[in-house]
Amino acid sequence: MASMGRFTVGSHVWVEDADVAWIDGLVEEVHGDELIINCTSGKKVTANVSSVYPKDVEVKRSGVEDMTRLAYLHEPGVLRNLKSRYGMNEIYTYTGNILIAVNPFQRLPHLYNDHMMEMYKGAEFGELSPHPFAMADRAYRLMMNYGISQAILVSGESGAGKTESTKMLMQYLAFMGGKVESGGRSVQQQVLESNPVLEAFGNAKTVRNNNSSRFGKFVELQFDQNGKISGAAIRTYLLERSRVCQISDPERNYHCFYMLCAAPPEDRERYKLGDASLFHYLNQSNCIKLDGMDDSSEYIATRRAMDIVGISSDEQDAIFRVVAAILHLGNVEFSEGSEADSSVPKDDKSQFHLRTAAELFMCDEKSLEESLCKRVMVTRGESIVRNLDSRAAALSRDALARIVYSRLFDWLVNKINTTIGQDPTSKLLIGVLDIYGFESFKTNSFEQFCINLTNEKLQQHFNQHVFKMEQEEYTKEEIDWSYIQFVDNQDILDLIEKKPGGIIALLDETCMLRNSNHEIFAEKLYQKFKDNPHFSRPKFSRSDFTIHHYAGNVTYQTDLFLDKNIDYAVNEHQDLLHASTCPFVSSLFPPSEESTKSSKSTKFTSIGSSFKVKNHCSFYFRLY
Ligand SMILES: Nc1ncnc2c1ncn2[C@@H]1O[C@H](COP(=O)(O)OP(=O)(O)OP(=O)(O)O)[C@@H](O)[C@H]1O
Repeated sequence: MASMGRFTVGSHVWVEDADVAWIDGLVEEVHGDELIINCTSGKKVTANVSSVYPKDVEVKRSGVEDMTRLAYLHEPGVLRNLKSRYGMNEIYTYTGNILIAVNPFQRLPHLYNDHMMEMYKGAEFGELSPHPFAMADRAYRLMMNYGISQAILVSGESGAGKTESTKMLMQYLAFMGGKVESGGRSVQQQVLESNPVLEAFGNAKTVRNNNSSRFGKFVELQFDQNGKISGAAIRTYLLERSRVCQISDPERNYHCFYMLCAAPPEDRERYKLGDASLFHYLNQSNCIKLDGMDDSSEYIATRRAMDIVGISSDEQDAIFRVVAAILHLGNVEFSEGSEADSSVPKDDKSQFHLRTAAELFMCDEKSLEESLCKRVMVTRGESIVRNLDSRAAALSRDALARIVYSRLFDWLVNKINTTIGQDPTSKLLIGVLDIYGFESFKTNSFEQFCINLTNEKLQQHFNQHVFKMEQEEYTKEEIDWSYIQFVDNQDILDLIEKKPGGIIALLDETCMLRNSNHEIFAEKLYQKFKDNPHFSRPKFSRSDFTIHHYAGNVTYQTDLFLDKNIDYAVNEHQDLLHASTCPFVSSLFPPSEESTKSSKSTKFTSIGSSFKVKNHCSFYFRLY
């Protein structure tokens, strides 16, 4: 964004700095577009006007509670204001009706107690210090006073504090809309208790966050005419299933695996488990234990939360059996079999884990082995059994682990929704969307691609609802609004999701081709988008591609795009687990439409195509 206004000698300015982002100073000399600036840090710098911004010298050192009151709403002004407030332990700041939270990385219980909720109840927005309770209160009042459903979007990068903020919003809405139940559990209690269950199965330690949600979540609270919570629905998006089989140091797999390995001895015996470090799906990373997290007591707490959300003890037993079976499955290694390109479990140890996995899944051991080491091909009505070599068998094992885990997670979400119950008559809703922020790592795969697509969509929504609406308002009031600039990202969305011809469409097309691979996919992209300004091919790369997102450039590695996009269980896995004598396991793999038509072809479903955010959000919450 270019700087505004003309600078003269003596102007107070902010200038970009490689070490501390922005430093302030005084313009000493002006030579056309070049400015010589004497910085308060003592540095003297020469800068082009394009990297220099005017500084508001009248702003208080303590900053302002609402940044729309700043003379300049530019990056250095915003950062300076947030920094000043953070220094005074003020972690929340408004920008109009957006709340910005800066992660305090320490517990601040006094900010979120009952007394605070009482204070914010019905208080005029802006009357009290910025706070998530004020956001929730506003949503609640708007819903009650105007009869209009509301949504709150919680967005930010990983570790910024989205989940914590979502919990506070829910806490306040439960406080306002909670019903006193004479017996049983109230809807609000069940909604709040669903968090520990979802966190046990959907959260993991990542580089940035020890308790990172590896799924997006939309919680819809339904209210009756009196403003009391009458039902709730939880929808989740794209659980990161690759984590089940593959983790890198210093990350961890999903918490539930470690909890189960730290369960009381009788449970560990029941599920034939030992120390977490014995399992391949866990010991690929050196991080087994987490500072400040006691997996044994988390196991007990998760069991208790499962009771509250109505998961019976039989169901809990089956759930943990499946979790244990996945761990044993991961320890099955393969070596070459006697026939060409065939495979068999490598040794007695692998055979033991295969047998144990079959026992826990309650399926036939031989069938499990065959489902990992063989494929049935159907050509012109004839079935041909093909062997898989040891590498392909290991891939098949991982695919089975991933699909079982993701079905298990979906089952939990459905169960929670069924127990909490929906109110189909409700016309008053508040939705809270807690969704991963923009991600750009050293290696970016399909998950980052989907996450960044979501953020492009949210950004577009933000553009439309905040900038465009605000500018219409200014135009109406004949205020000069030309200084608000924003990037319209429709072209980037078209590049990704246009049908036909967008990246997702090309990915689906490639997945459906026989003998296709990621290089074929990448080649299609290079051909199709060679002139697209938002797309580029990194130098010397055979299969990577870069998208010029609104938030910056991200280079994606396509290696696993095809595998990760495919969202179906191969027939061998489907048939095996559907035949399990455990009704729970069998119910995770209901007969598909295709198999009931007795066809052996698998219906193609893709994650990329189904990954859409459809929610309308009325105001925003942004975290740093
Ligand atoms: N308001 C807060 N008060 C105290 N601690 C906080 C607060 N917000 C965040 N934290 C701390 O930061 C950690 C990360 O926050 P959180 O899990 O909410 O991030 P997130 O944005 O949801 O991340 P991800 O996208 O990885 O799930 C929390 O576990 C907590 O320790």
